[in-house]
Amino acid sequence: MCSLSDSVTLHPIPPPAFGRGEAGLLYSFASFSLQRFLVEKKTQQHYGREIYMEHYVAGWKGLIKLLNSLGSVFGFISKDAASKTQILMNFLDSKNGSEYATVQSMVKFELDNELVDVNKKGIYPESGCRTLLRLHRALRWLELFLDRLRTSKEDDKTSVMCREAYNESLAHHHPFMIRKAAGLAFYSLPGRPGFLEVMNVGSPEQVVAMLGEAVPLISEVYTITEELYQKHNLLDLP
Ligand SMILES: CCCCCCCCCCCCC/C=C/[C@@H](O)[C@H](COP(=O)(O)O)NC(=O)CCCCCCCCCCCCCCC
Repeated sequence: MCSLSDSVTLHPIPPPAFGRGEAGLLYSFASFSLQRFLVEKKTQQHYGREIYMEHYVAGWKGLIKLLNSLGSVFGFISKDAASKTQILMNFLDSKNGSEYATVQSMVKFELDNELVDVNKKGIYPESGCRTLLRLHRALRWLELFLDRLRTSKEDDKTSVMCREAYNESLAHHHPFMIRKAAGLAFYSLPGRPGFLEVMNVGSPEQVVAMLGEAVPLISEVYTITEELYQKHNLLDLP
């Protein structure tokens, strides 16, 4: 898998194996963006993996689109995710854009230049590190939810899968009111057959096959970010 040259190489991107739909989550996130998430870079000693910001953001955009197609009851969630995605896009488009090419380069740049409020909110309430941390926590929810969906049976409830995944992940970081609002929104999720249809990937079997590829990729992106943030003590940024 690793390139023998010293240059940064992307994983080859296979043609999409699954149907793609308006909602496009899985096309965008798995077949497209996630495949490109992982950039391999050969160093003298070891192979390190970097997460390419442009594709991280593209993945979130696909998810937000899908979330919007589930109805206005999810509007408060998609608005928050969209505004955080926009903050990262603005950094990418700024004069320091090249420093934000990967999650790793962003962390180094912002820490070296003291652009992160580390202990309490101060002059950088919307740093890249802090903003990405919120999406990173949501990625764990996604991983847990999609894995449940992948292994679910026909009459399992998506609202239950969603709630369990949320309680195991994001809920730990949300105050009571947000947890309450999120919990209410989950009731509006379509049942499993309807949900698989909204995903617009193909037959239920095709969705399951696609999830079998997507979940490990999401998990890998999550783990790489988690270890990076842990190493720099960034997991509790205010
Ligand atoms: C499929 C149903 C989707 C349910 C989504 C489950 C996650 C529930 C998250 C509830 C977030 C509520 C909105 C507000 C959050 C903020 O307070 C909070 C803290 O931000 P702050 O520190 O700047 O104040 N923000 C966050 O934690 C970031 C939340 C980002 C949530 C993104 C969720 C995107 C979900 C996309 C689902 C697409 C369906 C995929 C299935 C194939």
